[in-house]
Amino acid sequence: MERPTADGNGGAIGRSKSDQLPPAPASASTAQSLSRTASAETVLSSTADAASLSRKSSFGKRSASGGSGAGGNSHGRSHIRKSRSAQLKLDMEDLVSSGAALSRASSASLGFSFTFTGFTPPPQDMMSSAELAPFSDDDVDLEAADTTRRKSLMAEPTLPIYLKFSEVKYRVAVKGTPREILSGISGSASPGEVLAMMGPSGSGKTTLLSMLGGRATAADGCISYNDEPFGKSLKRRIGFVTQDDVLFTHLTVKETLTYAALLRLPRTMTREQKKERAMDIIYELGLERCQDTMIGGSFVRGVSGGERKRVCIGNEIIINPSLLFLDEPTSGLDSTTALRIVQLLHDIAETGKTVVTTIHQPSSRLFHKFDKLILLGRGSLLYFGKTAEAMPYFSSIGCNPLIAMNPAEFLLDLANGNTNDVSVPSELDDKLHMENQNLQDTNSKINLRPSAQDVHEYLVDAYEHRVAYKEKKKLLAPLPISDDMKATITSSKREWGTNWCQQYSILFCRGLKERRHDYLSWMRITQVIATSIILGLLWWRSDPTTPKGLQDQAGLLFFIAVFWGFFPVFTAIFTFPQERAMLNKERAVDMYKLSAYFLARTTSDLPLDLFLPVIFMVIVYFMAGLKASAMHFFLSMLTVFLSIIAAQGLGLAIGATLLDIKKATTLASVTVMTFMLAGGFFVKRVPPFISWLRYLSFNYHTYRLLLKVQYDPVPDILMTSVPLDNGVTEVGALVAMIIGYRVLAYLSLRRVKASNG
Ligand SMILES: Nc1ncnc2c1ncn2[C@@H]1O[C@H](COP(=O)(O)OP(=O)(O)OP(=O)(O)O)[C@@H](O)[C@H]1O
Repeated sequence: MERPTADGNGGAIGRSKSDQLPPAPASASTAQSLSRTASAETVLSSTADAASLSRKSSFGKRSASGGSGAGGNSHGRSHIRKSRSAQLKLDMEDLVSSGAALSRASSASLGFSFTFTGFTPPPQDMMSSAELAPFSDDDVDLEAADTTRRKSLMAEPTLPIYLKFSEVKYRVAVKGTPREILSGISGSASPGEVLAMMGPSGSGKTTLLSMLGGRATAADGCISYNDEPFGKSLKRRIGFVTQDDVLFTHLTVKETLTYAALLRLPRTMTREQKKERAMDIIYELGLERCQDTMIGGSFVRGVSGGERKRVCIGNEIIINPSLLFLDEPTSGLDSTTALRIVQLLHDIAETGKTVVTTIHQPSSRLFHKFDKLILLGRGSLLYFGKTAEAMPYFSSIGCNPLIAMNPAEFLLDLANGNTNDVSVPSELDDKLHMENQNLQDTNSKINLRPSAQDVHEYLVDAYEHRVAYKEKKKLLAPLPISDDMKATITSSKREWGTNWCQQYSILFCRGLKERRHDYLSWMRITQVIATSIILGLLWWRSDPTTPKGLQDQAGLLFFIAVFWGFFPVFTAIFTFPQERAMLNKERAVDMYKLSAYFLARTTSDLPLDLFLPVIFMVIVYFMAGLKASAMHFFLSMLTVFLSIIAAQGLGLAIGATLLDIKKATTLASVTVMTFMLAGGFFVKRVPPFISWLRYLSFNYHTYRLLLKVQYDPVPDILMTSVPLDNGVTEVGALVAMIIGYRVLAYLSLRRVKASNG
């Protein structure tokens, strides 16, 4: 069922373009077609109707019984999806030789249908029910109810991007010695395809994926997107799902995706449309049942691993990316969930996106779902080509499994140099015989299997001689695409989804939601209430009219200054080290400006940070019998607030500068202790060469202000050598710290490059 759009047009446009699926003449001008695609894509994505256009495919909403559950409508959509699948699967040879395939993919992604020959659609009718089942863990009833909500978002128009990489190398210096992590990797992926990268752990998959995704720079080689180098505008067309799930633990699934939509979707969409889009993604990925569940983490129970991975994917596909990169999206998932994730990638690719994923050890069912395969071993390319042709290729170079085994397992064994249960080619056999001959001469132990190094060298050599030259030739052929399309890629203009103020307000709300649990946790409230009651009892109705009572009260005021200096520093130092991965990930895709994030992050803490001191002060102030007047109470409260905000600034600056929790905690404890000792309570006559230290101490300024509020003039026995006038100097010093520490924190964050999401 089609949900009407705001103006009622979107659905009609969608139908006219997508449902009719008219065949196009094969002779249509490719260039024309491509430029039409590019311009149409720009126009469509920039209109409000774009969100509702082309929501036609039955992606993710296949019935377990092969389509009957969702009724005829579902069946019809399934049919369309299959035909679209057939259109979009691109053959690289076709593409390079004629350029027509890209044109077709781009047109198909806009909902036009062009005849595409030479491709057999995947045998979906023969899929198992597990494969066909949507993500929702139950039930047909639920699905039927949700059918109306489900949208084929991924079928929305997108700029088709053809990815080519040739002779990509990457080096790092390990203890001063250069080490080659990748040595000349070449390959390609076209719209409509899923390219899988396989290889043993440490073979360089993540490194290669990061370079292809524009998150690391290759030492050598060429990576192109529609034959153009990476441009800043591409950031908004690329989705990158990292290996580790970088999500806020206390946000719900719905909140996570809604904030992503609000920040990442273009300005041309209204707030309501963006929210609706987040809901569509939730339904599309079958997350509706857990939409109000917290993401969770190590200490908080939340959604399951598979659901969390789908949220990560949702976070990226929400922008309708042209290129989607995923680093081990199935790791740690059971085989059925893994299969569903891969099926999801397949569905995404079918709508004209280019999908590149690394994969660790796929089951054989999973393995056959990838269109293309890259096999890496020790940073070298062992195979690049169609997945279906991988086994015949290895057979052609003399490597065959000797027992029935999963092809992925077989290939990984080979890439590891393990030839147990694998027939060894004659070249390796001969080499082994020769080595054994030499060993016999020296009476050493005889090798029965070739060494891992020999196997690796043989496979690299075989690929270089038999396949690589052909593939490289194809990669060199230019793509017949329009200048418009190239210009979109090369544009260095950064595009922000929202303006600065909107970014600030969205991030502020997100910050409040994420941390409300921390601040309003009963543990913290109990901690503060218990401390304040103990203080109130110890200083119960203290009497400042006697010298001893005065000294005691001064001790209480100093403790208040220290307590509300320590607490905020040690809370704030965790802020940036903990959010570093998230900040890197979000800045890598230009989600917001650093200044908006910084200001939102620091101000969203304030309301919650100031809530607990109020409880504390109310209890302590009146139990301890401090000056009972509203003005004195509020001035004391204000002093404590200033101290908290200054101390927070110090914590933020230390955390942002070191970005390492251990180092930051060590430095903070030394600093806070120094400030406390220089605070003017323990030592009154400080040697002149170190006396300047007190001016840096917020405890010192807070303590003096609290004294000033309680006793004006301050009795001599409580005073240090520095006279206390009207308190403006102390307030000025605290305000300077509030601003200065924050500027330092901001500048420290700026120098951290946004990378490696
Ligand atoms: N900056 C770096 N400094 C030193 N070594 C590095 C660096 N980056 C990558 N490496 C090394 O390069 C190799 C490839 O790393 P990469 O993470 O790409 O492997 P992978 O195939 O993705 O492994 P896995 O499957 O375990 O995630 C590893 O041996 C890794 O230690």
